[in-house]
This record gives sequence, structure tokens and C-alpha cells, in this order.
Amino acid sequence: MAAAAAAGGGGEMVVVRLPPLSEEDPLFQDKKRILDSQNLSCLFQVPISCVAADTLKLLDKMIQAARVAHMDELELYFYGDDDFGPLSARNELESLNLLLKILNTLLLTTNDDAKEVLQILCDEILCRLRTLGFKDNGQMIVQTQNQAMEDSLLEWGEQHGVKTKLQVAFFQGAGRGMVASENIGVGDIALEIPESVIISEELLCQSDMFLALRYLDSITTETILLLWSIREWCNPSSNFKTYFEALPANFNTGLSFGIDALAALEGTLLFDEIMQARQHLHQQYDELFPMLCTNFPDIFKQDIYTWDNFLWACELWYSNSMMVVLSSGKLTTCLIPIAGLLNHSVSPHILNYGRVDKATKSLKFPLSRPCEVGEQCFLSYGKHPGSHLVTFYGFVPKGDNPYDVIPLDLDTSVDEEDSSSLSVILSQTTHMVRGTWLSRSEGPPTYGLPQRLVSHLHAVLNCGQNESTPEADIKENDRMVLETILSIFNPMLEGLGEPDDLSRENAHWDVKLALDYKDLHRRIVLSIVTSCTSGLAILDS
Ligand SMILES: C[S@@+](CC[C@H](N)C(=O)[O-])C[C@H]1O[C@@H](n2cnc3c(N)ncnc32)[C@H](O)[C@@H]1O
Repeated sequence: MAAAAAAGGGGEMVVVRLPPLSEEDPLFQDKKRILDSQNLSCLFQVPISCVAADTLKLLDKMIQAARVAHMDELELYFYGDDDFGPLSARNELESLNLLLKILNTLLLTTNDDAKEVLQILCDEILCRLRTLGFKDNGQMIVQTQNQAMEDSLLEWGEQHGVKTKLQVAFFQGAGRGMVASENIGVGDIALEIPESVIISEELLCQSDMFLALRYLDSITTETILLLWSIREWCNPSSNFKTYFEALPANFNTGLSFGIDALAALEGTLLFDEIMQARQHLHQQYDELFPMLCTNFPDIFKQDIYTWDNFLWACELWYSNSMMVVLSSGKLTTCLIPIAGLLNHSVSPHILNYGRVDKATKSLKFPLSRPCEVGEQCFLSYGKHPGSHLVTFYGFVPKGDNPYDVIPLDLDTSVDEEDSSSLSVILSQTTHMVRGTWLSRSEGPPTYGLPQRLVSHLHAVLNCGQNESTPEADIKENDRMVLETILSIFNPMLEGLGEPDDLSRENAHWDVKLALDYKDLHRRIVLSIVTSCTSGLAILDS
């Protein structure tokens, strides 16, 4: 989707054209409906003589259109008709960066008068990008620590062609992270890693392990890579010795939770997620060992391929790997020395990365929002809910995570004599909630709850209504919906019990993390209960 743009009629207008919505996008129809309902198109004519305030009003419209274009499924689900955004930090970053790219391209080709108005737009976008995440830095406290390992890793990287504007620092509760060693602007490359130091299956191809196992159907290349990394970790003459030496001895993810932490999670979905993941890994280990040690004793030494080392490698790959398109065009899971020191944020600096530049044969990490000297530079690990981050990464991120949702398994058995619009609502069977503090509306008709969920319950509870429905009936219908939601979430809240601050102070890392996650879960459930209760109070008043 290339951005098209041109200078318009007689030099009086600048035409800013957003890429049209793709019909291939599964959300195309929904996005088009929203754009139409907001009277937005992909084409904006900015008068060159516009006063600054009018120019900024036009920019607001452009940003709204870009937000809709970048909506994902979750944002669409929680979208309310009168919600113009911002929808999430990710969406905002994508939208503002798209516009900046289009405007910067226009700046290269337009005349001086047009440049002035374009510059006003660019400056405003940069200003908005600067405000998107100031909170991150203050929330992580820098610690002073011996960083000999990290210094060696950076030196090794430099010798192998790594270029960086970042350095390593230690943060309480997050281990190592990377901070900007100079001011880094939007679009600047914070880190550049040569493909030759990326650990991927392409590196593995020539190894004795790969040659021995490649014909075994039951073992995937990813598993061989994981087994290879265990051996390299223990190999003092590995080409990646400096990288493996600088890795943590323990990853402390949910996969290593002890019995007390698991007990603390009872009543949450995370308990099931961790148990299933652990069971899967145990099963995988039991299928591989001791079989491989018996069949390939020269390659698989028993003392190296222990369950503990296997779990360490699984945690390494889950918490440190990235999906990258290599110069060969292959999309594959990789370990990337030095880039693996970047921590995650829901409002990251680096959002778009993951394709090796064929010209330079390097993987570049450009900034989507500026990072000032001394500020921690964050990456996005992806659109993950807290439960996934605890299980596979071992932390709950700070700030509002829009992917923290509670799925609802609603009984949708209703009479089939419904109208077509009703069937559309009912066919949407996957419903969910998230913290209602993320919602912009509190009162009727949705009371801070997702519009799609409320419409679904209206349909299921047979409270079809239209413009001529008397107010008393509308209120009664709303009451039924709110009471139904309360009947789901009140028992959930009771099941979660009270927060337990005392036992947390001296608790082990895993119990603390489990309790942090439970607090988050409780906060979401409580917000639903509170919104429903306030809604019922509004209906009573
Ligand atoms: C790719 S590594 C990042 C470097 C890591 N901090 C280290 O010291 O090696 C991913 C791990 O960093 C930690 N981490 C990343 N982002 C974090 C955050 N926002 N808060 C707390 N810990 C974080 C988690 O332990 C996660 O498993």
C-alpha cells in the first residue's frame, strides 16, 4: 500500500492522500462503515493559506482516518460509535508515523508555500509523538551494577559490525535494558544488527546436529535450534560464547512458577495457561530424551540435556526470540544478540522491525517515537495480554495494556426467527470485556461496557428495541443486561478474594508476580462490577 500524494490545483492546496483501505483486510467492511459514519475519506485537501488552527483541525481528521485504517480486531470490538480515539498507544504510533511519512515525502516535492503548511502538520505530529509514553521512564528505576558481561557483548557486537545509539543499563524489576546514548529522533535507526550475527535456522544448516536430525519427521527445525542453543550455551569455544555468557542464569517466567505461585493464581485463566504450557513442554522433553542421548551419544550428552537446561532454553526462546524475515525471504524465529536486551512497553519506541534490509544485509530498529538521551528505549514484543507476558516472559507491563481482556463464553442459544441485523449480532459469539477505565463513556447506552457485548445481550435477552420503544422499557432492558453481566462478574470477583499485601513483602519472585497478575485481573473484574452497579444506580435515579 504505497502512499500517494500530490500538490493540488494552482498551488493553493496540498493534497494529502492516505493509502486506500485494502479489500483484502478482513476488517475492510467495518472500517469502511466507520469512515463513512464519521464522514472521513482517504483524501484531504489542505489550503496553503490556511490559518494554523484550521490546519490542525484538518490534521485531526487525517489522524482519525489513519486510526480507523490501523484498527485491529480488538480495537474494533471495543470501538464505540462516538469514539474518535486515540484507540491505543500502538494504533496512535502507527497512525502518526504513517502521516509523518506521507507528509515528509510531500515536503520533498512541493513548493515553498506548501512547505510551510506541511511543516506545521509535521511539527504537530512530532509533538504528539513526544507525549506518547513519558510515563515509562519514571516507572523503572535504574540500578548500578557490574556490567562486565554486557560491556563484552557490546564490544563483541561492535567487532562484528553492530551499530548502536544505545547502551546497557539495569532497571529494578526488569533486569537489563537499553538507554539512548544520544537524542534519537523518529525514523532514526537506534540499532543495526548484521544478519551474520543473527541466530537462526540458516546458521544451523551446517551443524552436525542438524545433519543428524533433519530426516526425523518428529523434530521441527525450531526444536533442533533450541537443542543446538543448549549445547552452544555449554560450549566454551562457541562462536556465540560472548552472547550466551551474557544471558541470565534464570529467566523467571511463569513456566518456572513454584507451587505457592500456582496456588495464588487459582481462579484466574493464567493458572490454566501455565499448567497447559508446562505439560506441553514436559511431554516434548519426554519424547526427545533419553531417546536422542541413546541414538546420538556424541551429539547429545546426558549431563547437558537435563530437564532444567531444556526448560532454560525454552524460556530463552520464548522470552528473547523475534520473528524476522531474513534476506533469503524466509520468515523465521531468531535470537538477536544485543537487540535481546531491549525491554517491552505497551507504548514502545520501536514498533516496526523484523525484515533484514537486503541492501545492507542488516536488521534495523528504527524509532516510531523519539527517545531522549538517558531515556530507556523500549521495543514492542507484540500484542500480548498480561497472562501471556507472565507465562512466557515473566513480567506484567506497566501502564494500560489494551490486550488485557477477559473472554466471555456466552450461551447464545436463541430462537432463530430473528431479523438479519440480529443474526449479525448473534453470529459474533466471541465476546470479551476489559477494564472499563479504558472506555470513554460511563452512562447509557453502554455504561462503559463494549457496545457489541451490550447489543448481543439485548438480542439474547429478547429486548429488541427501536426509536419508538418507550423510555421505561429501554430502562428495563438495560437493567436486564446489566444484571446479567453482574451475575457473571460478581461470583468471579468473590472467587478472586481480597488483595494480600502482607504476604507479598517477603514473598518469592514467583509469588509476587502471581499476585501482581491477580491484582490486575481483579482490577478488571472490579471495574466491570462497578460500572454495572453505577449503571443500575443511574437507572434507579
Ligand atoms: C528480551 S529480554 C530483555 C532483556 C532483559 N531485561 C535482560 O536483562 O536480559 C526479555 C525479558 O526482559 C524482562 N522485561 C522485558 N520488558 C519488561 C518490562 N517492561 N518490565 C519488566 N521486565 C521486562 C523480562 O524478564 C523478559 O523476559
